[in-house]
Amino acid sequence: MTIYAVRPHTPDGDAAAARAARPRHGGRVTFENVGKAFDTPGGQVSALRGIGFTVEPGEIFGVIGRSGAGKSTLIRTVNGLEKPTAGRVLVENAAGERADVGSLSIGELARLRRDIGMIFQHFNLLSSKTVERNVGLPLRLAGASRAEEAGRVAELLALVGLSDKRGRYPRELSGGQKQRVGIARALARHPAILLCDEATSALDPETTLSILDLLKDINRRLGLTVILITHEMEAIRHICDRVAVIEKGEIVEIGPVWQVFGDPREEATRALLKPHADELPDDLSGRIVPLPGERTVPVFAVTYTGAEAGEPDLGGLFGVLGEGARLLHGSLDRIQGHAQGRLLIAAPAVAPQQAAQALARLNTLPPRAEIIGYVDGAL
Ligand SMILES: Nc1ncnc2c1ncn2[C@@H]1O[C@H](COP(=O)(O)OP(=O)(O)OP(=O)(O)O)[C@@H](O)[C@H]1O
Repeated sequence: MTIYAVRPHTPDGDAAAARAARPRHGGRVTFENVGKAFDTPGGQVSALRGIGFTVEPGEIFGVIGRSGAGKSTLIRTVNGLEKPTAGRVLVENAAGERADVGSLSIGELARLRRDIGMIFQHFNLLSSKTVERNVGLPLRLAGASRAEEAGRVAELLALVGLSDKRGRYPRELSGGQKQRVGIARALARHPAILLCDEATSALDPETTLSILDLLKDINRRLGLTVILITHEMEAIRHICDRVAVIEKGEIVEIGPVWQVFGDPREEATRALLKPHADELPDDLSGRIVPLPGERTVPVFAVTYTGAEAGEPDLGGLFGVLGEGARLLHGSLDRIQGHAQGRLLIAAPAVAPQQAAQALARLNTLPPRAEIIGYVDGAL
């Protein structure tokens, strides 16, 4: 295995190396059977177990899980803030140099961290420094000249849309603006990987979207790999290519976002999705009864997981359900170009004794169908 190449450690050499190191593509991170146990006064706490997956160069990869699932511990193994107690984490930079993070010396770890930027939930800005001094800090620590620092800081502030705030202090900025400063600072040394630790959790929904859009834009423009940990489904849905669901220290589900969200296989994933699942409005759930009665009509729930080829075929659907079919409720969304959602349709033309047959026919169409109950046909 190649250990990180040692770059020249002269101020000018560093600055030149930083310029030259603009990644043509992002870094790769491979978790190989990673485990992490903490020794605590109350005994050992197993935070990670058997973690194995690879984040590919240029991907936006999300890790989602509830509080205490192991997200922070996992992301912190990438830049060596936590050391695995089992397995290894391999980081490959844009030049193809590979490092086993857990085995690096302090000097090698410092060099690895130039290739890995990180942003935090609470921004971690220096309150006594202006925006431009905060952003320039990593460059100053690397020995860049004042002129080099000023040039790069101007570039970065333009990138995150804060050129007019360069002389302000963190206390004069909104949460979203503070996170933009955090992003600019994280990008100062042209990292190949950007780690985002609950980066939008302290922000309101609108600001969250603008920060996520900025991360996506940066990923596209600079080609760097983004690893994002969060408990917010929306953050994953909005920008990630793939997602891993972590539960009690283990990855329980992993795949393209549209697939994991459109057809969750694991209870942990479903639980995280629940607040966003199609719950019935109260008036409708009050009208749906579990068994057929004299004047009831069946209610079909048709679920599009995104695995169906093409757009939902409503003609085929209503062809099976017959005349007078009524759309009671539903939503369809698109994730990564895949239509997903659920439609609830009352079908008065389907007699009770034909319901099973209609269901079987619906299930020959791509979406998944079930009868969820019955409503009064007179309504
Ligand atoms: N330094 C530590 N010492 C002891 N236990 C720890 C330490 N860091 C984390 N843990 C434990 O490891 C488990 C995973 O914690 P971690 O912070 O990685 O979870 P998380 O998914 O990031 O949670 P949250 O979303 O609440 O931040 C938890 O049980 C936690 O208490």
